[in-house]
Amino acid sequence: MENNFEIQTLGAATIPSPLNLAKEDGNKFYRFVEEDDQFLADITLQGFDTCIQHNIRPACLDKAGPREHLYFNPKNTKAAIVTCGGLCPGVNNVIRSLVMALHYFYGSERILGIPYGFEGLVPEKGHEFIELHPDKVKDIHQFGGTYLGSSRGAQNVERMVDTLIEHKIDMLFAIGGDGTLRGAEAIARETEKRGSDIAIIGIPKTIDNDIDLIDKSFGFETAFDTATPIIRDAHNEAAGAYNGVAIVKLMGRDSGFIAASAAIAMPVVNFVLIPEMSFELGGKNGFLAALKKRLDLKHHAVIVVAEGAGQHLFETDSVPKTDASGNIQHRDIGIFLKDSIKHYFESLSQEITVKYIDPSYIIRSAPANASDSVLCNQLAYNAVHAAMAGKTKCVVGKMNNQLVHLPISKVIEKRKKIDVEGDLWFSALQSTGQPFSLL
Ligand SMILES: Nc1ncnc2c1ncn2[C@@H]1O[C@H](COP(=O)(O)OP(=O)(O)O)[C@@H](O)[C@H]1O
Ligand SMILES: O=P(O)(O)OC[C@H]1O[C@](O)(COP(=O)(O)O)[C@@H](O)[C@@H]1O
Ligand SMILES: [Mg+2]
Repeated sequence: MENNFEIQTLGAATIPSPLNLAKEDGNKFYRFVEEDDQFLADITLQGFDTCIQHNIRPACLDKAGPREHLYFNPKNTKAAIVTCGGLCPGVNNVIRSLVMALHYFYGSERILGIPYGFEGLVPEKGHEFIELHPDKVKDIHQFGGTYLGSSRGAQNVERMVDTLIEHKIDMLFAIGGDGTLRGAEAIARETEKRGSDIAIIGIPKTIDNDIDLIDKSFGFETAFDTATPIIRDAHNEAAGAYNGVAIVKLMGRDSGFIAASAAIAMPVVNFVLIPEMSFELGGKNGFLAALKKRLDLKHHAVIVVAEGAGQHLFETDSVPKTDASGNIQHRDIGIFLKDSIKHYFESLSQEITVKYIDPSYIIRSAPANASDSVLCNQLAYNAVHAAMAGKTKCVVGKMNNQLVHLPISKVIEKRKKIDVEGDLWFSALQSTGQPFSLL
């Protein structure tokens, strides 16, 4: 992997920061972050041993944090905030903390909320900007969803940049997943082309935790947290019937982090099926034979399945169905599994009871838990520090447990997936006791 993680800046940072911080260590209060405060990071997220084993060089990353000198004169700046893609716990915490940091740390008065995702930057869509102020957002962290509204679907990049320029926006904070970050990168390229100095900063959001390089995306933890009592109750349903089977389908389009983590957190799960596996249903090493073995032994079973699992079991569509943003819409593995289990045991004349539970959007529309709320605050504050210093085309994220800047281009190179040879998946296998042969 090409290993240049240098962050682009709009120009020289010469304006003194209004923040009253220490200029050197040892003053018993926080010191400004300097440009050479760098951090050597393991980009595999699996330990330096893995880097050495696979000959992957660590990356040298900029620490996030307040800079002593800024590119923008904070009092005169105009900031905009946009939230795109699917809902995710913590979006409102990020909006709130961005507004608080802009207003209280830097004295910026002009903050615009872009309504309904990138759509809100296209005037023809007819959405009105929302003026943001601490009084307006002070309570929004208590609610799930997004205060600004969101959307999927491609928008014209030139038109969006026209709007940013027309409204004299100096910095755009884009809260979203891989799609949003691709959009933000496209906007940044267009502003560059026009010689327009707009800082474009991404704040990675997705319950799927599939954004590469960062330790975790905010909202992921709340999502699997919300799923765990559902699994607990599914277990009661399964155990309440002789040969009872409960299936819980959880979100996770292309990565199984939610399913695997929830299954480990609520260790009553006997099988967890994720997109990273290519298991078979039939045959002696297949899922159905393993389920029969479990039922014959214990007379109940709990299965957690990620929505993107088992797609190889369906006939491939010549033209795959996609959503408005171009994301592939998966076939319903939950219902397919339920029907396949029923047919299989019918064919064996073995009576079973199947309970199917799909909590669907419930796990992503909840407000953020305490741990995600901490992360949201840290990301938002550091996003504001980065923008004020003139950083652009970057995201703020936690990597190897440090707050850093990463080029957007790096985090969108590929999706993060569960390493089936790694610790997380091994924990899931140990916790469920499902056969290792079910790959
Ligand atoms: N390459 C791209 N260029 C411009 N906009 C994009 C690009 N990819 C995705 N987008 C836009 O980003 C927004 C959010 O993307 P989506 O995939 O729905 O959610 P997420 O950001 O959560 O992954 C959508 O409006 C989508 O059209
Ligand atoms: O039905 P919707 O709103 O399009 O979203 C469904 C998808 O959204 C997700 O929550 C991921 O959304 P993002 O790509 O926006 O992060 C997936 O888990 C799920 O597949
Ligand atoms: Mg996405």
